[in-house]
Amino acid sequence: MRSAKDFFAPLAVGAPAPLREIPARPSRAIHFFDPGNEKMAAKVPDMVGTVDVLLGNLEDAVKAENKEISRAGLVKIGQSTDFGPTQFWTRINSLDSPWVLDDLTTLVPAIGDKLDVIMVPKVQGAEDIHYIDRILAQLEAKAGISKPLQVHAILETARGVANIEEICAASPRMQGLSLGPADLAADRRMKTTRVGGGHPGYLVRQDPERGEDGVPLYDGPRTTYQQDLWHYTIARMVDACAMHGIYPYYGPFGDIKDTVACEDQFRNAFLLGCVGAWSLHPVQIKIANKVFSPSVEDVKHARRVIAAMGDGTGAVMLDGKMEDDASVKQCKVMVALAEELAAIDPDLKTAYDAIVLD
Ligand SMILES: CC(=O)SCCNC(=O)CCNC(=O)[C@H](O)C(C)(C)COP(=O)(O)OP(=O)(O)OC[C@H]1O[C@@H](n2cnc3c(N)ncnc32)[C@H](O)[C@@H]1OP(=O)(O)O
Ligand SMILES: CC(=O)C(=O)O
Ligand SMILES: [Mg+2]
Repeated sequence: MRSAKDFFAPLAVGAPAPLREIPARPSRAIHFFDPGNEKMAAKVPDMVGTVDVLLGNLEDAVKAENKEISRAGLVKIGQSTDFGPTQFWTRINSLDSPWVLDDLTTLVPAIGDKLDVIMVPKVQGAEDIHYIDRILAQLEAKAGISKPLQVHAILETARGVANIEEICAASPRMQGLSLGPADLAADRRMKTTRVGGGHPGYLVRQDPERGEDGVPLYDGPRTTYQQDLWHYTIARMVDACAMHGIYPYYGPFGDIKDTVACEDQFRNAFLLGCVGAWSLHPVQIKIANKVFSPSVEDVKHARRVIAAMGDGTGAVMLDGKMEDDASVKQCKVMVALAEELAAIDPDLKTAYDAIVLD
């Protein structure tokens, strides 16, 4: 077991000092691209500033025969792109794959000073994070990197979900967690073949009409309500991340053409406490930017409650509702996010600045 104080010391001589806090940088959309796909790669420089995170993906969705091309493409993009306000992340191959060691030993010396976060797939427990923590420290020391790379874990096995708190606590590099609904569904033997999203078979049904004897009458129509297959896992992620000062993200939504359901799924995640979601296609960036930014109405309401509450204690009535010390804290969460996003998004700044309190 490590002492809490060990977390303040680098894991290799010459490696940068570990972070004490994970910076809250906007990351409404983590946009995935294959750096070995020439058409996608060519679009990356123009996407800088339009999306909070650009992620060069080396794992699943990159064919085995293209792994080296994608890795080399990522190095080229990293070296030649000025990322400005946009974060630059990568998803490396899984720790049991034949590619991951070359991913790490190539990327850290070549573009370790440009990368913000390394996303690690299929994390099973703290031992996986300890492995990455140590090897990153060694590679950072060797390459003379001055800023520690952060680590993001994808939850995509039952064991990973069961070990969620230990994973979050395993290293000061831990930046956040994403849901990996496709691999997680397979690992749990869930019977959905979708990449994220709901399922029409996972539902609750309105009660039946009943006869005078109390026996259900089965001939009337009964409304059904589709439920969220991922609610439990997302809720666990939110609690584990909040406990450890790191950030939860919804993962991918594979039905690219169903932009309405994508927006709904992202909004559920936003309401539950996630800070962002993955974008697999340019069309999903706009959805995530919209959903993970507080609406003007919400910001206005939050500012009104904060103004009405004065020093933040006691209870007041506003629009027929009780507000008190706890609800003002909720409102401060909303306003803090709005301010953080306004600092990097001029359209949001204009919209929030135009709010007039009644
Ligand atoms: C379960 C998981 O692990 S999820 C994470 C792994 N999966 C991924 O990373 C998938 C990333 N996305 C993709 O590969 C693609 O978007 C696909 C395969 C889903 C769809 O690709 P296409 O059929 O080419 O989509 P479409 O025809 O709508 O593309 C329109 C344009 O956007 C480009 N484009 C598509 N996706 C992306 C992207 N992620 N980034 C940048 N550009 C993209 C296309 O190259 C195309 O460019 P063009 O107009 O110059 O021809
Ligand atoms: C996101 C991912 O990798 C998965 O759903 O499997
Ligand atoms: Mg996966």
